[in-house]
Amino acid sequence: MDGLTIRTGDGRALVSELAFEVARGERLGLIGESGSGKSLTTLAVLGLLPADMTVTGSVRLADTQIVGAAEKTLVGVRGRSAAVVFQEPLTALDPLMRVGKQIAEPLRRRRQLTGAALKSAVTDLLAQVRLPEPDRIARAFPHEISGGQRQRVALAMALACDPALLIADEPTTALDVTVQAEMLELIDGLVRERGMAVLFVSHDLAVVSKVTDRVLVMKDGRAVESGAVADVVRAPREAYTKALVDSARQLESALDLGGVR
Ligand SMILES: Nc1ncnc2c1ncn2[C@@H]1O[C@H](COP(=O)(O)OP(=O)(O)OP(=O)(O)O)[C@@H](O)[C@H]1O
Repeated sequence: MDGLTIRTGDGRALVSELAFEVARGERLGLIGESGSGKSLTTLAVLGLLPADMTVTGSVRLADTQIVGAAEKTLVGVRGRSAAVVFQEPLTALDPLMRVGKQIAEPLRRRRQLTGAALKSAVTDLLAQVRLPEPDRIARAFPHEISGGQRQRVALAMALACDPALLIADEPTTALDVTVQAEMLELIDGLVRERGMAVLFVSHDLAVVSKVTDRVLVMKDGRAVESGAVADVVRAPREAYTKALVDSARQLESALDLGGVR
């Protein structure tokens, strides 16, 4: 990404001159408070911004320029070059379709699987995201499984076409603390195994530090600081980052003292 600027229809800049790179197998955390422009940035990577926004600059995904690309090009890239898991799994799932069928859809369309091969690929994906009884889950409707299980299903769908880049936009925020930890561990293991690049979005530095190598701090649509997670946590340069680090520490110690974890 280089010089990414996103404006509203009336010209107000929501994201300004953002630049970063995520190499194959690398994991970058995008962190900042609510409204800092994290979600718009991830939507820009997939060419999913609302039509009334104007986008300038460059977003290259593998060899494809996303800014200004035709819908046909974008459809070819989504799922394969990059796939996304959103905060709320229900946004990715059709409430009226059985889970197995939803996972089968990208496998059928993109990998041309049918019949027994398709069925076993679905079961295999459900097992990879460590869902117990994958056959039962495949037959269930989204409302018949728990929130944590739904997020695993959304992750299975994102992994279906073996994307080069996994974008995770606050994937654990809606989950309770124990389920959150399991989900982070799962994402961490799966992306390592597959050598996938990750863009992990969160307002929570403690969460980001568990799954990423580098972090980019955003404020008011701009990058204010970036570097190795350990360096940024140990010695934040900007006052804004320092405040994020302090609040993450306070939360950690409050949890430890309370014996919650
Ligand atoms: N469709 C839209 N029209 C106008 N402004 C928008 C639109 N979507 C987002 N914004 C504004 O753009 C800014 C960045 O929003 P964005 O959703 O990217 O923030 P964020 O960092 O992801 O926040 P959160 O953590 O709350 O999701 C915010 O000020 C938001 O109000």
